[in-house]
Amino acid sequence: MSFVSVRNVFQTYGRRPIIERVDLDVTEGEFISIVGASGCGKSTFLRLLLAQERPTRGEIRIADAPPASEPGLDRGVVFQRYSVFPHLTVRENIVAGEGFRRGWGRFFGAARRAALTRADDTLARIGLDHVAGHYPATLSGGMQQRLAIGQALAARPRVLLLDEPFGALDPGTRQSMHAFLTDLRTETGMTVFMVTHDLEEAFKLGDRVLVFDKPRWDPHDPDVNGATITYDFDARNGGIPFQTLEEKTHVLHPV
Ligand SMILES: Nc1ncnc2c1ncn2[C@@H]1O[C@H](COP(=O)(O)OP(=O)(O)OP(=O)(O)O)[C@@H](O)[C@H]1O
Repeated sequence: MSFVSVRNVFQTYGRRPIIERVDLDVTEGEFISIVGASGCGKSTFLRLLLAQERPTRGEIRIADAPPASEPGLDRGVVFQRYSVFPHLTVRENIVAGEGFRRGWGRFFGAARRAALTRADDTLARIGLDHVAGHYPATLSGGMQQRLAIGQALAARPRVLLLDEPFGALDPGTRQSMHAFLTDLRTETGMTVFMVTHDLEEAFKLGDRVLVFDKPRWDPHDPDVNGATITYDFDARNGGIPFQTLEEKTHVLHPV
């Protein structure tokens, strides 16, 4: 049985279909990259997995149950814009991430000390232990995004949802974030959904690359149809065999 199951999901805003007939089965621990044209509904699909919205039609199940309506219980989320709290220190941001799991409960006494120790472990894991007492504004973009990922992981979610998490970072920082995310994923065994506009990143990090697109296109009314998953590529092994195919007169040959 699949860990994440999406059955015939439609999402319509007003009379405008955004996504339609989406079917998907994901095994626990898979890394799913999602690509597609701007505005085709990739973030909408993540919001449905996050249960921020209910689908107009169809069903989504995670671990054989409807996704809980608050993040942090089984899903953590990271957006392109740094979603950390500017008025909290780096360490307090991690503790706040854990607070999701406890229904925003406050930590006092021994529970607070234990939470701080766990936060320090997380900070060591994401390489931010040396700036634990700093405020996010004093960190570089890559460090802030690592903090956002650390905060999402503090609640120990089984699913991590990433919406263009590295879109605002320079190429060098992006490369080191790829290595960071790959290590974290190996360490935690979590299931990841990542929306990206970077195809190379999608194939490098993903086990599968899903393409969202409109299967039907009406030139007189481009908004009349929604998008669905038109391709589901096996991207294990860095996209091989796709990268070992050579095009000769429009016919692909293995090399
Ligand atoms: N709450 C909403 N109400 C009405 N329309 C919405 C709502 N949320 C999104 N849309 C519309 O749905 C379409 C899909 O948006 P979405 O953000 O999911 O696309 P996307 O593929 O993630 O785009 P991008 O790659 O540019 O981030 C857009 O045209 C957007 O304007």
